[in-house]
Amino acid sequence: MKTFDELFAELSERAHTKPEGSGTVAALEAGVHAQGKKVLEEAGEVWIAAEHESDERLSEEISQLLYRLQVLMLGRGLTLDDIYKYL
Ligand SMILES: N=c1c2ncn([C@@H]3O[C@H](COP(=O)(O)OP(=O)(O)OP(=O)(O)O)[C@@H](O)[C@H]3O)c2ncn1[C@@H]1O[C@H](COP(=O)(O)O)[C@@H](O)[C@H]1O
Repeated sequence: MKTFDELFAELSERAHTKPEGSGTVAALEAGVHAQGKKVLEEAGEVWIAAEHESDERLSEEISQLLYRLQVLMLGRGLTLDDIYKYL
């Protein structure tokens, strides 16, 4: 189990060290257009799960959306503070 901040730190480290086999590295190399499409895809899955699926499936889809948002943040070079200042 990890927090939003801990996941962001982990993904930032992946972006920096580029370990072989990392899905995050591949997603970052795919570019912002592909990263944005993944955000939209996961958001749709969250919506569908919210209306038709279990709490567990919804929670899983939400976690994937958070992950995809973080990949997009890294793709654009944003930090957590860039987002948190608006919360
Ligand atoms: N939290 C995540 C995470 N959430 C989602 N995903 C990826 O996103 C995929 C799910 O979304 P996709 O829609 O692209 O794939 P899918 O096959 O359609 O899957 P479903 O939506 O149907 O479940 C997963 O199979 C993962 O590849 C994640 N990949 C990695 N992480 C975490 O990121 C960290 C770094 O991971 P690596 O870069 O792979 O080392 C680790 O702590 C991981 O746990």
